[in-house]
Amino acid sequence: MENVKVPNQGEFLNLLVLNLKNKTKQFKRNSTEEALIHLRFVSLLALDSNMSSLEERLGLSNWPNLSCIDMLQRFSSAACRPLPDDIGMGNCWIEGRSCSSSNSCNEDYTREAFPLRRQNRDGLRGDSLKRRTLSLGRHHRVFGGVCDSHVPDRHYCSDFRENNVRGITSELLRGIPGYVKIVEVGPRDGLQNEKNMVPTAVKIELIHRLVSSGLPVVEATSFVSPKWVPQLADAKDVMAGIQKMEGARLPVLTPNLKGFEAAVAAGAKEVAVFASASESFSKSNINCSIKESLERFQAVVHAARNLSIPVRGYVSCVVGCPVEGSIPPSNVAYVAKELYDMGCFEISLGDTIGVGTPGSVVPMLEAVMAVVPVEKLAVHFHDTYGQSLSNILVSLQMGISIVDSSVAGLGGCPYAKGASGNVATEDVVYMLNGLGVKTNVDLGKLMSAGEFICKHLGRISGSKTTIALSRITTDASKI
Ligand SMILES: CC(C)(COP(=O)([O-])OP(=O)([O-])OC[C@H]1O[C@@H](n2cnc3c(N)ncnc32)[C@H](O)[C@@H]1OP(=O)([O-])[O-])[C@@H](O)C(=O)NCCC(=O)NCCSC(=O)C[C@@](C)(O)CC(=O)[O-]
Repeated sequence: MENVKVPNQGEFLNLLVLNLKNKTKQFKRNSTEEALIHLRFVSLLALDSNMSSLEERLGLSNWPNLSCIDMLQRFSSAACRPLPDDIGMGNCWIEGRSCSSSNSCNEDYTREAFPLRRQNRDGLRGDSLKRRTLSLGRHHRVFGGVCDSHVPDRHYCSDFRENNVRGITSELLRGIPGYVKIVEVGPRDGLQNEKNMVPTAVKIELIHRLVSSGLPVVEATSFVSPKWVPQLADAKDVMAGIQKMEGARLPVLTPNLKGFEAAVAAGAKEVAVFASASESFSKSNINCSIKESLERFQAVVHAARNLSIPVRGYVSCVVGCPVEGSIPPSNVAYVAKELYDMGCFEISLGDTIGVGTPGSVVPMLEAVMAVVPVEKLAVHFHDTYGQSLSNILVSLQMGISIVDSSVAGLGGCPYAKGASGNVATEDVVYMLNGLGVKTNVDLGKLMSAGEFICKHLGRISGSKTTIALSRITTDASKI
């Protein structure tokens, strides 16, 4: 459509109707509903703007693209609701977080404590496309076509790309690293939460298969109290079975000096300590306060340094705690910095109960990145609300290059009620492959490791990729 000047309101309305008719013809399904949505969109844009060019003003060349972006954002027509300040034509908004939920939505932390983030968002204001594509939730209002649940006419997408979004791909993918180190936690985080004891030989075989798939780090087991975590009471035997394995680092969890000494005696060459950003979770998980835990870890790090053993540090409950609800990013930053300063070579940030969304993960990462170098940070998401991949994606966009995950989505913490498994490693590898990010992991071999453990546990894989690819005959490693 050509650019047209709008001389008066009557002509403007005529043009709206004309445009509506044209668009209605294009809709293949549900034309009345979509036409009404379109009319709302067009009208709102027109009223909202004081530009004289109708083409620009109404975004007539743009709005089918909005449908493309809508597909990306996965809005549904159910997201259309009238607002109290609706001017009579209806608005739509992205369903954001409810501030009553346990994930972080505290204005104090997300707005005031992190001006950088606000600045970033404000910086996007002049560019509606960027705003729409990058916006991270919180009742963020958008107009009209976003409610379309399908794309009426795909050819507009390419028009749009040519005219208006040149460079958006590189902009969105700019921060994403070329290589991501995946830390496989299935044999430890995955199996610690199993009701039934998994035989030691099965654990060893699982670790062997995971290492063979190319994973650079496979967390093998924990040297914790067998009274607390009986599932991993065979840590010493697991270590004996993996001593000759090469090609991957095989760290173990050690909550205190006793655990560290046992791990070293069993042949561990790398360990991890695990703190929490939530006082309540620290007490329920390791039976001590955050302060006491840091003192214990200091002793572990000191002993490890004498033996040149690298120590990884975990921070649990980085966005939400099963007891305390949302966790302030500043608490996470504090614990992460303490661990880093005491000598942990890497800090893994765990959304233990999987309540985070990009809206809470981004401010948390921003706070931690202010005190710990980004290249030293890993993210560790549980997939309770299905948010892990989106959380990983924003983490990558922020420069994180280490991702924890669990084969077949096994996992959960026995002391975090309601927590589900970690994000499935297969799904992470599939997404990273799609982004052109190197992992050196063979997806086919990884899936077969997942199938092996799932068969043993008598359940289907928690990996969507595995389920999808098992339906087709394509060689998964080529995807
Ligand atoms: C930390 C403790 C040991 C304190 O447990 P405690 O009961 O407070 O310890 P204690 O010092 O009072 O000792 C009590 C008994 O435990 C023994 N003990 C003491 N330490 C050890 C040890 N290392 N290994 C074996 N035994 C140990 C100790 O010798 C003594 O034995 P007793 O004299 O009664 O026979 C206990 O609370 C514990 O084992 N907790 C483990 C909890 C756990 O493993 N949670 C899951 C891992 S964390 C997680 O999943 C989160 C993460 C990392 O994945 C990231 C995320 O998702 O957020």
